[in-house]
Amino acid sequence: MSDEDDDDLNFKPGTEISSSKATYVVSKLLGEGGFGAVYRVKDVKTEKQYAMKVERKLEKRKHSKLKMEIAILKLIGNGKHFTQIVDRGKKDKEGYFFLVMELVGKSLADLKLERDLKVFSFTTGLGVAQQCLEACEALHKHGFIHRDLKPQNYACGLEKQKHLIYILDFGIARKFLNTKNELKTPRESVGFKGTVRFAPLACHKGTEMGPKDDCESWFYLLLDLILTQGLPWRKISDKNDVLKCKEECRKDKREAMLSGLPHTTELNRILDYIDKQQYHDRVDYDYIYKMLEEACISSGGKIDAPYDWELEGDTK
Ligand SMILES: Nc1ncnc2c1ncn2[C@@H]1O[C@H](COP(=O)(O)OP(=O)(O)OP(=O)(O)O)[C@@H](O)[C@H]1O
Repeated sequence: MSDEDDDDLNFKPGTEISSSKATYVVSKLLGEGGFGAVYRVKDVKTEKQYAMKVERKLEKRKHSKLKMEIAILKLIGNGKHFTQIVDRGKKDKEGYFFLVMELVGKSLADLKLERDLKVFSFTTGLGVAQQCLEACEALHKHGFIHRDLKPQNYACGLEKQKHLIYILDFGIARKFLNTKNELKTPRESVGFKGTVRFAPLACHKGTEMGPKDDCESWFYLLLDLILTQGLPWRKISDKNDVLKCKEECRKDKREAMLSGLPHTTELNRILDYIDKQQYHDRVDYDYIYKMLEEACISSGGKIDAPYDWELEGDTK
């Protein structure tokens, strides 16, 4: 939370928050981010459980992450990989905004940690990654790029939705299309945004990011889900050194990066394809889905097979 520490709203279990629609009682803190926190809450009347995201209202803050989140969820409506908005509001006296949304299950980062080798099986990794890219494609279709794709920002659904992957956290998403649905003119220089480990090369270099850059982060996410040795730059903290390592992984370190995987032909093709894309290009998502399916088949699996956590029967 760094300099935002003093923004901590710190709702204790039992705290009641009322809107014009309903009263919610906090059951548990689900996670804390740079701008606020997410709680599991219960509608006092219906007893239904939801997730509530809260953000401190600050004059000094130029961009509200929660406002961006609400704008995107409203725009996408009932998209398959997106949580539904249940309620939202502003508490002027207490000085915070809140968003009540559909409750989902564990994040991919948490699900991965529960595995013996801390990674998913090859088939689950590819299947999950396909859904992660579908979510990203839907966002791109609506003119936004996410800019912070990582396993923490995706989660599986609860109960009957265990096989469905949801995309979370649009706090630093950016519109890349203008009001006429044309690509915005790229800015000359852009500040670093997002998470170093999953950042695309363009982000390291301070150049404008487009849909293909989300795809590059998505590719790192895919590798992070399946590589037992992890991403080659996982232990490097200096941004420039991470950039150097990511570039070396296009050349000499490429084979070592993918070592241990049962099948790499299609994954190499996907990376080659993403690396060839320019800011202005339209991504051929279907090509990537096809490659993922072929990689699964080549390794003797099926992309829509039950996921590791479905077989183990735990998502709560
Ligand atoms: N709808 C939801 N249902 C269940 N858990 C959720 C939901 N939304 C978010 N979470 C959980 O809450 C935690 C924080 O969520 P999120 O990343 O959206 O918040 P954030 O404050 O924007 O975080 P950061 O600033 O670190 O990106 C995550 O662990 C996530 O799994």
